[in-house]
Amino acid sequence: MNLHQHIKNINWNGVTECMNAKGYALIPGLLSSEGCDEMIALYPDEKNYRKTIQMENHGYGIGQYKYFSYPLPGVVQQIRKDIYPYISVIANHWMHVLGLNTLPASFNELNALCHQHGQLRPTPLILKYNKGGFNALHQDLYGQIYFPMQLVICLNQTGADFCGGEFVLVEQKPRMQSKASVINLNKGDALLFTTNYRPVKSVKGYYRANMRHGVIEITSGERYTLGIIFHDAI
Ligand SMILES: O=C(O)CCC(=O)C(=O)O
Ligand SMILES: [Fe+2]
Repeated sequence: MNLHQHIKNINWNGVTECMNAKGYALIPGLLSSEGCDEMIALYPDEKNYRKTIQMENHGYGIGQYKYFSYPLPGVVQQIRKDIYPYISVIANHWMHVLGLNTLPASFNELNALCHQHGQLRPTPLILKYNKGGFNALHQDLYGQIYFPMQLVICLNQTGADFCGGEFVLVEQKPRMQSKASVINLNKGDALLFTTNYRPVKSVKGYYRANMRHGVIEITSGERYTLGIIFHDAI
């Protein structure tokens, strides 16, 4: 089955329910094992990237990541475009209950909006962590325009290619202590998660729960992930 059909067949009602209940949703097997290997094989070739970040130089953690340049690899572009219409429905429900502006219904319109606001540089990236690597809790915001959810796809296999390296989400509700969720992704699995905040219902209406994400220390091996952020960067 091609990726387009595969994305169409995802249980989007289930994803929507998880996003609304918890602010994250697992999409198992979004990429095939070969698809993951092809993505990892792109990593060393500098011509694919606009910028390399050594995380320890910025206090972001320990590891390295590279932002793709335009044109993005076909698979990355296709995931951005094909998944967007499904998740923009979830995002617009969030925007509506929080009293915020509606987001475009198609990825091309979101991209045009980013470009109008000077957010021209692509944000999809590949991250690589060795033993001892980790990613400190953060949010991926790159300008005034943001889409409130993003994807991470694990490109190699926990327990075989690396140990440790669990994905972590920390949710902060106003005036409450934080809740952490630890998610173990298998090779090819995608996690859709909240970029900055999500609506949570209370007796007084909806309020914003702030979310940050990161990665626990890798205890052995190498861990590769593909991050797909929908808004572009200043
Ligand atoms: O490596 C990971 O699992 C997290 C990557 C990340 O921070 C991202 O994709 O935004
Ligand atoms: Fe991130």
